Amino acid sequence: MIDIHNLSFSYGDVTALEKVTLQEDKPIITGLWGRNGSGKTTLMKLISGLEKPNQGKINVNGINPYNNKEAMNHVTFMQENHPFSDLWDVEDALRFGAFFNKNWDQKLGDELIDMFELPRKKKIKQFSKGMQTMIKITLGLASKSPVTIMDEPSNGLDAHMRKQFYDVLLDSYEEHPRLIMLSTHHIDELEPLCEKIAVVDQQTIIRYEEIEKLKNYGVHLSGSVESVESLFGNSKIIDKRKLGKQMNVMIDEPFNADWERRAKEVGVNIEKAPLQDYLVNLTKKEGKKYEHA
Ligand SMILES: Nc1ncnc2c1ncn2[C@@H]1O[C@H](COP(=O)(O)OP(=O)(O)OP(=O)(O)O)[C@@H](O)[C@H]1O
Repeated sequence: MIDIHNLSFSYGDVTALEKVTLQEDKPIITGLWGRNGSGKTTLMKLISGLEKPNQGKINVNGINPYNNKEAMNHVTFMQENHPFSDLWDVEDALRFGAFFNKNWDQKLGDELIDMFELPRKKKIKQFSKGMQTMIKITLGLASKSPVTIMDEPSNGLDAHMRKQFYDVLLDSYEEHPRLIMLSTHHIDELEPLCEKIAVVDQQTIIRYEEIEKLKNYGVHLSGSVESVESLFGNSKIIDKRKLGKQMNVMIDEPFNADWERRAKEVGVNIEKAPLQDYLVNLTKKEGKKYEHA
């Protein structure tokens, strides 16, 4: 479904992506997590054919998406600042969706507009942030594109609407399995939906793994400097803070019974780090990893 190999892209002399490789050949709901400026939006634009790679290969359902009309039948990208016409209301957006997507599901589009209680005759540019997100979710899901990409799809949604979004996305996926890629800065917001996550850092994908596996990473140790230091050996430390004789560290290792036993033996507190904290520390710039030491 998506086959990206050694992909690089620059805006003039700004390198946005470098040597990105990503393969996914089955229907899946997958997340794209990265900090500001890491390259998520650029990658989504390249997958949907809005930009041309400088180097490397990109195929979506076997076709090169750049400047390729056929790609519209395979990929839909709902951007964070989606370029809706200033003149459009909901009805216009639905008509546009129906015109450009051969798998378009009008019934689903209408149901979602009703469920989100979006006013059909109001200009989209006058919508609140949450309402703009809802119309993008509607267009993205009703497109039923084999590859559907949504940039920050929980942006501006309140807790109730976010729950509605989870439910409709999962129902729609179950009924019509496809590759759905969702980007976010806050993994907690999309974790219930995603089977895998691609972690984007410093212009490339540094991990692409099952979320259940990634969730197991991040060992947080706290205790006296001496006892904490006796534990971590050669493990990669991704966060380190010292306060007098106390030390807290986060280690890039899977949390397991062996770590628990060893920590207990030397009287060190041990916890599994929350996934968001782990990812933030994992992707800190090198020089800033130990800034609290
Ligand atoms: N039109 C542009 N012209 C020049 N540089 C750009 C342009 N768009 C993005 N960039 C740069 O490319 C890099 C990647 O940006 P991108 O928007 O892909 O990141 P992102 O992960 O989506 O960020 P955010 O989470 O803040 O939206 C950044 O250094 C950014 O400044």
